[in-house]
Amino acid sequence: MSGLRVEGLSFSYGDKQALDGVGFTVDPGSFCALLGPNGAGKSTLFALLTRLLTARDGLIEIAGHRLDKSPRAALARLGIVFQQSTLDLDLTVRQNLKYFAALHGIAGRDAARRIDAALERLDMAPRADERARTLNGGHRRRTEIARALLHDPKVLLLDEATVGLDAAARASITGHVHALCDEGISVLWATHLTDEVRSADRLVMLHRARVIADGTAGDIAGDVPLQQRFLDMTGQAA
Ligand SMILES: Nc1ncnc2c1ncn2[C@@H]1O[C@H](COP(=O)(O)OP(=O)(O)OP(=O)(O)O)[C@@H](O)[C@H]1O
Repeated sequence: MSGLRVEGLSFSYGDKQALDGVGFTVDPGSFCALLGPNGAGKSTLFALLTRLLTARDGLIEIAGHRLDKSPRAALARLGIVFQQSTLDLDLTVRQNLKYFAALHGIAGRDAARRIDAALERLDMAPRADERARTLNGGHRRRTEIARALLHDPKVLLLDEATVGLDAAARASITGHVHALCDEGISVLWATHLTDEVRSADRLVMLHRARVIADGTAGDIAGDVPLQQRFLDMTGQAA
């Protein structure tokens, strides 16, 4: 059973085809970078995976549940970190997580236990009682990732999760996210930054609505840096 399976997915905004027969799988416990230049179709793909949009053609399966046939079961196994922060800055870290847990019907001791465990996983336990407003960008992101884990998702989507962060914060977040994969979570990490992709990572490259490469980042890059290969393949080379 795959973590995430996408098959033959197409979507158009009127005449504009945003996705054209996109397919890939992310195995349980593996990290997959989704790399594409602006306009490649990443946001559209995420909107389809989270059911903000519905595709007429194609299949999405999350932890074995088809999104069209069993949306509740599929979405219950999906965690999401959106590009724009959605923390309440006036609440503490713990309160932000508690609120989200309540939205999922998780309360009381169960919520407290899950919140402690999620904060622990992201090394955010010492900041549990700080207001989100006082946190730096990296810690805010780690809070959002911890929050996305509360309902025990099998698949985690992160949309440009490190935008605006410095190199140290970015490295810390990519490290934490890889550790989540080691614990069995499947991760789809959308980015347009090649330096966030490790050579051993699985890489799906999206360009002009289609998958143009799917494999190990090191294999796709070959004998040139990934950035160079990406620019060559997307026709953006100087
Ligand atoms: N609401 C819309 N109406 C018409 N065209 C759209 C709409 N949203 C996106 N598009 C077009 O669909 C294509 C894919 O857009 P999408 O936002 O999914 O790409 P992206 O890879 O997420 O890019 P970015 O990183 O810039 O957000 C682009 O050509 C975009 O102009």
